[in-house]
Amino acid sequence: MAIRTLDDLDAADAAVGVRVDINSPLAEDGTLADDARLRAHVDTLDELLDRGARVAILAHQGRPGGDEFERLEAHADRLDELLDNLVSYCDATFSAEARDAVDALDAGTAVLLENTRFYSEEYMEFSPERAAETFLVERLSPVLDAYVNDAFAAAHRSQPSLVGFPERLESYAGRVMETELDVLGAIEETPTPRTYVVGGAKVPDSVTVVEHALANDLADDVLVTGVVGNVFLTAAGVDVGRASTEFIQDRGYEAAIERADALLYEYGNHIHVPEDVAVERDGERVELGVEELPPGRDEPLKDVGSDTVAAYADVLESTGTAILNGPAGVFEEAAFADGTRGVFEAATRADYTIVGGGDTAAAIRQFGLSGFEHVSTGGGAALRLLTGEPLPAVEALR
Ligand SMILES: Nc1ncnc2c1ncn2[C@@H]1O[C@H](COP(=O)(O)OP(=O)(O)O)[C@@H](O)[C@H]1O
Ligand SMILES: O=C(OP(=O)(O)O)[C@H](O)COP(=O)(O)O
Repeated sequence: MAIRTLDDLDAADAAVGVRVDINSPLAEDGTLADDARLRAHVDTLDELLDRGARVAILAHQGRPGGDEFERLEAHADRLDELLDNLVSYCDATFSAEARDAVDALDAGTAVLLENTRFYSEEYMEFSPERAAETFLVERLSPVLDAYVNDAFAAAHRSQPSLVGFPERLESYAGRVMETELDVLGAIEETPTPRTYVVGGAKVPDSVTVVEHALANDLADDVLVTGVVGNVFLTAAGVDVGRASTEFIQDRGYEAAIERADALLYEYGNHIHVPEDVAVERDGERVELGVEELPPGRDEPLKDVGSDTVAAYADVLESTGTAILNGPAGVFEEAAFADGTRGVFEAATRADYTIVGGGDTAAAIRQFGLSGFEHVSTGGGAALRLLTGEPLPAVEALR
């Protein structure tokens, strides 16, 4: 069934629950270190408010027990600054205080309710039917007329605030959700040839993306970088050295080496592996050709080398669509940022470039790169969509 959008919603004076994903990196003092995810939702929220809705915003921040598990007051303040309309903060999620705050909203104003994950059921995964019976959904639904899900970046979770409300309320996709699904869900309609640039550290997911892209003729070329690149090098018989091998083993990625091996066997001429790498030697960047590997015992491979960047840039130069996921190296350290900067910069030269992944987007902002047609708000959710798997929160909207 087609998903309804804000175009189908009669917003005037309706109490609308809007699930957003404003989960953000925080500074030491608990303030927002980056507001990109908040800015992404401005269009959805302002549109609803301009149309006279009374908006209850639902969101999570961090994970229970984690460093970034925080209240949403700073998020409310920032949203209030970013939006043309008024946003207040409520120190409750679904209690009488929260319900009263929603009831008291004037048309064209919003309240951000407290972190949904302060409440234990929200950090569990449920079927939509079961999620509809959780306290959050049961208590909040009666004060709402409609539900909008704009939280694409959390759409791979089947938590109550993401899948439960559509069982009880008329439900719609927000503008972020709509755009993300339009772009990432329609890769096969983008210009060819298509090049997937797959790096970063979520190796099993990334190998699934490569499998899906090649098996379904979505990718003409695959360029591997980052830890994913190290796994493909290992599969190709290159000894990446003790430090990088242990890194792969410690994370339980050995099975991914076998899958990479099978992919190289079946689609070898479509998969490009690094020609050279940068290792850390005595705290410095040293570039080595793969024929010079293994490096010393304690020298991890932390980036791709300059020859690899040049070779990958050649492929990207004549590409119709580039799909980027995952940095090419440990870009957080200045000495190992060159590969990521070089490969990402080259990707902007493709006719059409799509980017997914939280760290990938952070790297783009860090380098001040522009020229990407679509930068996804999602990490895990974008990966899931790129592997062709359904997203529970999207299925719930159907
Ligand atoms: N060669 C490498 N060795 C260790 N870590 C790496 C390497 N290359 C990239 N990384 C790390 O991968 C992380 C990002 O990967 P990932 O989470 O998969 O990206 P995204 O959030 O964009 O999906 C970064 O923290 C980066 O330091
Ligand atoms: O940041 C998020 O996803 P991401 O790390 O895949 O970008 C979402 O807010 C989901 O958070 P979660 O991975 O704690 O469920």
